[in-house]
Amino acid sequence: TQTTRPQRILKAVQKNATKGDPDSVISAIDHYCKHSEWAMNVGDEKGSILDSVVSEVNPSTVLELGTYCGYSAVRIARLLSPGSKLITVEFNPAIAAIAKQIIAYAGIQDKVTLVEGSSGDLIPKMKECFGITSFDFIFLDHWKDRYVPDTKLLEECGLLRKGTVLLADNVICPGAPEYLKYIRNNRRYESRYYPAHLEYTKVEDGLEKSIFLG
Ligand SMILES: O=C(NCc1cccc(CNc2ccc3[nH]ncc3c2)c1)c1cc(-c2ccc(F)cc2)cc(O)c1O
Ligand SMILES: [Mg+2]
Repeated sequence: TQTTRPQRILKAVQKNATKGDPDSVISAIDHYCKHSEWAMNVGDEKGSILDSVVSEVNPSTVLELGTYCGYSAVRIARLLSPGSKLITVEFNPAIAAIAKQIIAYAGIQDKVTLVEGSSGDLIPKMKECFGITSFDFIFLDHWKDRYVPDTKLLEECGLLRKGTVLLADNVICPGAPEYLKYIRNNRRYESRYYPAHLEYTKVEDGLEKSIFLG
């Protein structure tokens, strides 16, 4: 019977990475997606920009919307200080099951809580379910038409504080034009664009970093 792409990515990790070594998991996924089959991980070029923003913010509480295979969850969690937490939201149960295994293989499962469901349902429950008062860092990488409604929802739920950093993937490809319009024309945010390329390709893409000003 046919395997899925996430299952094939997990197999590549189990074959080529070292258990408990997050950097080897990241390299194994990037190698597989460069040489065997493309997949929608943030990738190594945009991933390095993600690393630099996470290191600069050094967040205690992180929200990721869109786990996929867990590649960016591993990238983020490996940089977090002890006691810091990443909550990552995945809608698709089959993908979540794979991501859980990849996160565990990397050995950073103690820093990561993977929650199955949709952002719209889960964001209003963050405070009561996880005792979160606000997020220090948010990585948006789920359905691109959810970036605006979910940013508004995060504001309404009081989950942003002065200085919260939002980083959005794919603002050029596949694109999130409404998000760019919303966030760049909103005086409650200070935004900056980081040009890069769509993972594993030469196609133009980039990340939009926005600081909530309160
Ligand atoms: O679309 C994308 N990613 C989002 C996505 C997509 C599918 C399924 C899910 C299921 N996960 C999910 C859904 C809804 C959710 N709500 N809350 C959590 C949550 C989680 C998520 C994407 C596409 C491309 C791309 C494709 C093709 C191409 F030619 C160029 C570029 C590149 C990327 O880097 C991308 O990130
Ligand atoms: Mg993406």
